Amino acid sequence: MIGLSTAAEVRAAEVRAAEDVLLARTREGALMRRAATGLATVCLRRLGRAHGVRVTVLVGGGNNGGDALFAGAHLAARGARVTAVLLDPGRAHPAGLAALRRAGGRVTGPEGPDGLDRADLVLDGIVGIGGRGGLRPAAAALAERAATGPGLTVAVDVPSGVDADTGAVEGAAFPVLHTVTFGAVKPGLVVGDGRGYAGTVHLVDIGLGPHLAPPRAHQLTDADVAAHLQPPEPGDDKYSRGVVGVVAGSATYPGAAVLCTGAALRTRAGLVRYAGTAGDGVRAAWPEAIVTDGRPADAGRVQAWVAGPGMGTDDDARSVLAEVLATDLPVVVDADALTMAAREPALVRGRDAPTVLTPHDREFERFGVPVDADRVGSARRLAAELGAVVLLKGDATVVAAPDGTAYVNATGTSELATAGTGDVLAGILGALLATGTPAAETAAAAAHLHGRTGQLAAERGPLIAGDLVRRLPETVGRVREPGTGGLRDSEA
Ligand SMILES: NC(=O)C1=CN([C@@H]2O[C@H](COP(=O)(O)OP(=O)(O)OC[C@H]3O[C@@H](n4cnc5c(N)ncnc54)[C@H](OP(=O)(O)O)[C@@H]3O)[C@@H](O)[C@H]2O)[C@@H](O)CC1
Ligand SMILES: [K+]
Repeated sequence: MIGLSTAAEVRAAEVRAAEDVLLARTREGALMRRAATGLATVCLRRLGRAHGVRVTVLVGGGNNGGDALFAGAHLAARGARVTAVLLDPGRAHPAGLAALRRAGGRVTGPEGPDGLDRADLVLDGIVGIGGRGGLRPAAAALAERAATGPGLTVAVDVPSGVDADTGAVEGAAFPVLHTVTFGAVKPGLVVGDGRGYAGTVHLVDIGLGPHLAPPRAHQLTDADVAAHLQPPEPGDDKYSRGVVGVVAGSATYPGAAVLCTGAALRTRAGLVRYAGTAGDGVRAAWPEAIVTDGRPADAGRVQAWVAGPGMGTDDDARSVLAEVLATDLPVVVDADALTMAAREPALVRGRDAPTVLTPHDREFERFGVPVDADRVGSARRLAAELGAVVLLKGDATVVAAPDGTAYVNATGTSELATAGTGDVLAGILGALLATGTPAAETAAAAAHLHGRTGQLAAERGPLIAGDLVRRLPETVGRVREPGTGGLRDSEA
């Protein structure tokens, strides 16, 4: 599991680590030197060589600029032709500046010859976790030229102009191909608009680990999700594997029920029971499912329910949803069930068993809580308000629990923005919840698996929701063996 730490958490750890470093009688500034060495190493790996490479380093007036100057010095010492552009010449990090000059780097002001039009590499050391708001005009102009220029763009710690805690971008920011971040991955690199600005995220260990407070937000890896997808063991029966019940679809529109039931079946080969008016369609598509045309209570014993996809919002649908929510079982509330729950939040609020709501932005806002640029914060607010787990769909899907624990998904792909993929996610989630694992992490695992399946299906071209169902078993197999399957965790 990758911890996502806020700027304040990182700063507190930096203070404690610096005290440690001093006690150990190592040099002052050791953290910055570790950061700069890690940064230069990532750049060298990307470039493949240093000698003769043209590097422009954009340097702000804080420690982020200091990191960039020390990294520039490393590269210059290996033969790179480095130009440092000081945005705030009077406040550039003195030791970093001296190191760069000693290594043979050139230094100029914001108006000077910056070499951006011919650079092989541009380091963005304008501003890091100390930044506020969008970039100021001089910085914004340089960032725009760098982003459209020929050089490989690498952000130091955080892409300048991106809020490290939330991913919000309020004005101009610097979109880069790579971000080399120090000590801990910041949430703003993996969620909201910031995710699109950060490119590939590389984490450099500067020794903050033992000093960091336990993070409140996380990102799952394939290995974490594999724990939710264990193969059956001798002695397992259908109930120990988890039985899921589905209420979805309608006689006229059975598609959502077929996709949701299929996804549940394909995620875990336990048992899926379906109750509702799309029974004929479900029987025809999935003879393995146990189908009743009656009410949820007629379906037989289950360990979790999925309610909503394509079920409608009329009085019958409302009474079916109320019946499911009145059980003491985990329930996934999706699609039409979200519309009904937003009208009547008491249906969800009073529950003791876990409830997972799976809204996209418009469905979310029907609950009267806006989705703002801080998507994790927004999901936390609705989760606390309803006492339910909220899975807010997006490029990076966010899961929040009522106690504030949150997860940001790393496997999202824009190929998933097509009809029916939400029905598939609901089925995956129901199948995993039926095993009784904690709801928030389970919801994050479902989002991860859904995204991985999308990535796999998209390798063959544009995908439709049915492709996800077909590729699920193969994805489960690959996630169980992350070292051999050819699907990599993000570099973070
Ligand atoms: N602490 C440690 O031990 C370690 C810290 N490390 C590194 O330090 C970084 C944090 O450094 P930091 O605290 O000095 O702040 P930083 O991100 O450089 O920003 C301040 C500067 O930005 C400016 N500025 C602000 N907003 C702006 C805007 N919108 N547009 C333009 N400019 C703006 C602001 O100007 P001012 O507001 O003061 O006029 C000031 O000049 C961290 O991200 C990591 O890289 C690592 O070396 C590991 C060890
Ligand atoms: K930066």
